[in-house]
Amino acid sequence: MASQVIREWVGINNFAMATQAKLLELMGKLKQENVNTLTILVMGKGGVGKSSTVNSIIGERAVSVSPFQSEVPRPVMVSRSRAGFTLNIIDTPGIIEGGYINDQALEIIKRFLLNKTIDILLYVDRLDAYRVDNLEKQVIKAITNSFGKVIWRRALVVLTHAQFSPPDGLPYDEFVSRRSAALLETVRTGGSFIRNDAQVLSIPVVLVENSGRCSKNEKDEKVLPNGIAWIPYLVETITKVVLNGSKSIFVDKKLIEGPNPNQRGKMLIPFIFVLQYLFVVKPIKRAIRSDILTQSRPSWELREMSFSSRKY
Ligand SMILES: Nc1nc2c(ncn2[C@@H]2O[C@H](COP(=O)(O)OP(=O)(O)OP(=O)(O)O)[C@@H](O)[C@H]2O)c(=O)[nH]1
Repeated sequence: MASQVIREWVGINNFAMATQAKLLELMGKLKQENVNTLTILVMGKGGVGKSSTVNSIIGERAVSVSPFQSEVPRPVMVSRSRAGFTLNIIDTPGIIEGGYINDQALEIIKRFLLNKTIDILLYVDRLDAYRVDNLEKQVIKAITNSFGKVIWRRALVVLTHAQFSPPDGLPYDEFVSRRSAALLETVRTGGSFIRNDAQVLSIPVVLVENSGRCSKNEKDEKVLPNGIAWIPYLVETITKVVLNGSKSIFVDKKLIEGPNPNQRGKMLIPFIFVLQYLFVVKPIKRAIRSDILTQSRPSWELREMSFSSRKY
């Protein structure tokens, strides 16, 4: 992270005054808890609005946005600093290609993250989708396999395109809760969590509208159809997750390469030998000995034994 260029966070000045004040207050809260740097990892399928969300949080066009899937599958880290607080946001390319996980893209992301600490994962998807597809399941599984289940303790589900009118007159809040529940269910299954795991149910779902046509309130803040000023709300939710007592994820070699199969269970080998001797070998020996002592011999064998003893 040392080679990363950290620029002054001037984009914050582009927000409405009320949003700026709230963001500065949240940064102050984090600093009070000795959190002076925050590194946010942004992941999700291609074209769901990851880069746009990064730009919305930073308040400037820091990463490029395109309606087409980005050609170069490389992550980018944007760093901004303000009032002694540093915000790093890592934008990643979509990791699906041709209907499957692009292992090479995933590998590049993992290498990029090596020796970095992830404080927050923003798992991005679109609100205006009607069902969870197989691609979402694959991405969630790939994230869990790469960084471990613990990553979801530091995660937020972010749903873009939130200025949207649900079909068939369905109330907005109901559509949002159905979509959120479906996605959290996918996190539960994709992350192999047990049923109704409280950890999954407590993953916050935050709505985002990146479009320049997003409605505004009287304070000039960007608001969602439910009236929530989403930028301060998103940052407030991030702050709560950071301060929820769970640990950030340090990406070391072991984490991204997985456990060494040659080392797995090596320590248990002597114990297995001892247990095998005590509970298998010894009882079998004992059984054979007692069998020999208690067995009734046939009369011809007894005759033969007495004959041979007389002989000598
Ligand atoms: N209306 C609307 N459009 C959005 C929103 N977020 C992103 N878009 C548009 O969706 C398209 C894709 O956005 P990106 O931010 O490039 O998506 P991405 O997930 O970073 O895409 P990749 O980097 O290719 O994986 C662009 O045309 C954006 O303008 C949103 O919240 N509302």
